[in-house]
Amino acid sequence: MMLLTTQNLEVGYDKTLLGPMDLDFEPGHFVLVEGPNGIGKSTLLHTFMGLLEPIRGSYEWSVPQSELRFVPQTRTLDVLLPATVNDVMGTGFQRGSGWQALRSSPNKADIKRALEMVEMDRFRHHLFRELSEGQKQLVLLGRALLGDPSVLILDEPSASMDPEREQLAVEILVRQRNEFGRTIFMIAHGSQPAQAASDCTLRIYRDRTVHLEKCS
Ligand SMILES: Nc1ncnc2c1ncn2[C@@H]1O[C@H](COP(=O)(O)OP(=O)(O)OP(=O)(O)O)[C@@H](O)[C@H]1O
Repeated sequence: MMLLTTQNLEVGYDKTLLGPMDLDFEPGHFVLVEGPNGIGKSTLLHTFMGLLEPIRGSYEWSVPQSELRFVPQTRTLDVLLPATVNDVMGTGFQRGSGWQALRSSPNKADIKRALEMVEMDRFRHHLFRELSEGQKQLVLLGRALLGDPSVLILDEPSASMDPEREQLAVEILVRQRNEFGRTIFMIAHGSQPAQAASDCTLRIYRDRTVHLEKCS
């Protein structure tokens, strides 16, 4: 059974940015999303998350929406509050924003386990705002792991990472795929580790067509 299928899906804001597309995604794959800046990669993933209505056509997940997790870019967060890493983890996972947000109330043991998975456990009493952007990104990934999701959708996590941390982030994601069968959608631009680790590439071309390539 397919994890996600799209039928004549067109995505955008007031007019179509991408599509129509007919795509089938299998469960348990690491899907790299690549394409030029501003073409609509985030728009497509926001649509898959249910944060944006399709312009036309439709898509269907074979898992409940509650099993999807979105990992935003750290630069989209406003974290001036003196929150520690533990505090940020304690806000639980977020499926959306505003009234659409779905929050969990994770317990201490779950938070510790999630932070260990992203190798950020030793920073749990540090102030979130004082971490490097790459470390913040790992914490947000850890938060997304709470509640045993089946799908992780990451909006260009490697943008703020040095090559070493990027390699670590990809290794963590590969572990999540291999050990728990989680499906990963990751926007990354020219990331060698992500290219090497991925099973498929969802490639968006300048002519706004979308192709699923190299699916093993
Ligand atoms: N909320 C919004 N309302 C209207 N237009 C938007 C909105 N958010 C983004 N856009 C526009 O939609 C287009 C696609 O943006 P999107 O962020 O999806 O591209 P992207 O491929 O993810 O870009 P990048 O690689 O630069 O992150 C851009 O022209 C952007 O300005």
